[in-house]
Amino acid sequence: MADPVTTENPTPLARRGLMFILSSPSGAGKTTIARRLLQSDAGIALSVSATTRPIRPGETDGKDYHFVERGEFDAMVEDHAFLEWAHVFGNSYGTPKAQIWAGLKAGTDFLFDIDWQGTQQLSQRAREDVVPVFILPPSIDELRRRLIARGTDDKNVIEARMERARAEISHWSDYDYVVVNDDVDRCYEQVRRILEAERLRRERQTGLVNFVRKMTAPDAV
Ligand SMILES: Nc1ncnc2c1ncn2[C@@H]1O[C@H](COP(=O)(O)OP(=O)(O)OP(=O)(O)O)[C@@H](O)[C@H]1O
Ligand SMILES: Nc1nc2c(ncn2[C@@H]2O[C@H](COP(=O)(O)O)[C@@H](O)[C@H]2O)c(=O)[nH]1
Repeated sequence: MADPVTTENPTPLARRGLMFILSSPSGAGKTTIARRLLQSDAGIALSVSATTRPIRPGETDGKDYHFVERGEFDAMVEDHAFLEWAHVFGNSYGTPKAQIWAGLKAGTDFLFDIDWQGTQQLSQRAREDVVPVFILPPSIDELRRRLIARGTDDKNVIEARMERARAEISHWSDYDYVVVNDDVDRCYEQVRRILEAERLRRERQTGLVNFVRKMTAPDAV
């Protein structure tokens, strides 16, 4: 099990990793927040999903997503290669199983940018490892403005994402944490603090038993 030594954690204890999930209606900002977390925190790795959707400008295959053909995706479903998968906006998305279980055991935290369907599936499989966070936009008008300003989707796709937004938002109460992304710096800071606190949960700190046992042993003083 990993013993991550950081300046914030000078007494490292073995810990089980967690599955940190960010969900939101499309355009609320979860990818923006996820990228910041990944840049600033070496202890968390992105769970790279497979998808049948076409690659967007600025995205890298294997880094943002594994972009696969329909046939390959369906074969992975048949082979039970996904921890969860779902249809979103006419495309399929799934979390490959490979490495996640071993990574968690070794103390790696994983960041998931997935929708409410995937969150439900992961929660059913491993509730104790899952930290579900929902990001809300400050308003529906601002959500539309962000999707337009992002400039990655045509008008029809934006309308489809807006139509789906209300359904996605209706799942906010399935999540342990809900953050409004009005100001991106504040939202990022709130999400970072959630991660920090969840890492300290007693049941995740598998090294505590030995740590306390050693500290309180009769011959320890
Ligand atoms: N607090 C904010 N204020 C203004 N613009 C923001 C804020 N947060 C994110 N954005 C911008 O809004 C757009 C949508 O953000 P982002 O792509 O992160 O959303 P998303 O929730 O990941 O969407 P999708 O589910 O479609 O991937 C981006 O252009 C991003 O720069
Ligand atoms: N259930 C899953 N949902 C996923 C996964 N990867 C991404 N997503 C969600 O799809 C939409 C659209 O994403 P986009 O990148 O095409 O804009 C968004 O809500 C993502 O969170 C996954 O593996 N499983």
